[in-house]
Amino acid sequence: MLRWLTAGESHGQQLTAILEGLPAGVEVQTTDLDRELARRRLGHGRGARMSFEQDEVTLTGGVRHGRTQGGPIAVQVGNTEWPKWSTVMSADPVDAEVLEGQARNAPLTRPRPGHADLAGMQKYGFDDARPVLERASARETAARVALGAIAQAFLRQALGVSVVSHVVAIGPVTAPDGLLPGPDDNPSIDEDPVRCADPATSAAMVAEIDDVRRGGDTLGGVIEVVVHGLPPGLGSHVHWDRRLDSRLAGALMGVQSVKAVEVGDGLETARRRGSVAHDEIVLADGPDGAKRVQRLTDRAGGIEGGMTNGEVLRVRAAMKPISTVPRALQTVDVATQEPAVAINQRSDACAVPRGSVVMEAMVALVLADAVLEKFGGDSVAETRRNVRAYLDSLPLR
Ligand SMILES: Cc1cc2nc3c(=O)[nH]c(=O)nc-3n(C[C@H](O)[C@H](O)[C@H](O)COP(=O)(O)O)c2cc1C
Ligand SMILES: C=C(O[C@@H]1CC(C(=O)O)=C[C@@H](OP(=O)(O)O)[C@H]1O)C(=O)O
Repeated sequence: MLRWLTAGESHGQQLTAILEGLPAGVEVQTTDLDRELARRRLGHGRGARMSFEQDEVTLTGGVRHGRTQGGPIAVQVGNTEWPKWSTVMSADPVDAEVLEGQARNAPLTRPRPGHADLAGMQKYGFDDARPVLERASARETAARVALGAIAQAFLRQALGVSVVSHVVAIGPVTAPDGLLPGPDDNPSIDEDPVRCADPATSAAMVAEIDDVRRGGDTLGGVIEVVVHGLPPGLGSHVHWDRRLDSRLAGALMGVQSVKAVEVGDGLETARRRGSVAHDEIVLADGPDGAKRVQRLTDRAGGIEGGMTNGEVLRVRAAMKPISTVPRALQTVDVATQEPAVAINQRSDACAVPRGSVVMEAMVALVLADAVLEKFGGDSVAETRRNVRAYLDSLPLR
């Protein structure tokens, strides 16, 4: 079983993440985490904070000389903005006079519709949204991406699996159907300002973001994560919480702002007739001349009965528009109990391109867990042997 946790606040000193249960021998270095974290900062529509703040990654446990040791892996993602926030976010008590002199400490009493502010204040008994937004903020996704980079290294080294993603919609601008990034396409997709695999759609997405930003508004969109190289049989049909589709949906819905998840053709499949909704199974000649099974299509997105079926896995996550809307929305000031406009400080206009890197991380963590559940292994070499033995034992593979 792979377990993981994150801790830390948006303007806190650092984020902390722990990944427990990964085998020994996975090759991973700080630069692998740096690379993924840098990808999470890119994209047209990102806010000012993404350009001036840096993620300072330190692997503080579980990795020695570039290889995992089998123990819990600990990661710190330091926040370079911390010196400006060290008083306001201090863990230890601070004198009232010192705090009063800090503009950043002024209570935030105008909760944003769409953010966690109001429900969080009510639930936890705060009269200031600060303690809620500090943890609700998607800053926390930096910690997930750091762990996702380690999970991706394991998947690549144990099974040759590659996790890629692309943006398929921003607001009303939608990419044509049928785009399917290959296993090595992430670097070229990263070159695109909105991580869209279709240049014409990308240009329209950029124009839409610019238009929305000029109007003081924000945008959401849809991301597709594509995974190549998975064996059949990850997850299970036997119980709801062992289904891989259920676990992927939970993980993606667990990312701030995600409002819907689709597996394969998802909603479109529900509108089709059965004869054109499923993926017919045929016999084909394998590279060694032996017969093997093959699907004519991949409408299911690589999952049937809650298990991988050996085809390319495709899952989509829909992000709602950013809730800090510059053309601020109506709210109530909880201090004065008067109508007001919501907090509308700096913010991303559209976080979908960088959100795609977060979705990859979540998918990688779920898949790494499912791989370890099926194949086990205290070292990555053992996992690899177990995978090979299973694949060799499959009829028609
Ligand atoms: C990568 C990423 C970046 C985000 N950036 C912002 C932002 O700059 N401003 C903002 O108000 N919300 C931002 N959000 C969205 C909020 O975190 C989200 O609206 C909030 O957590 C409430 O969403 P929920 O109802 O799905 O939990 C971002 C989300 C993600 C995934
Ligand atoms: C800091 C990050 O994202 C933040 C996520 C976020 C939110 O409300 O979710 C709001 C913004 O922060 P601030 O309100 O301080 O400008 C984003 O910059 C990050 O992704 O590293």
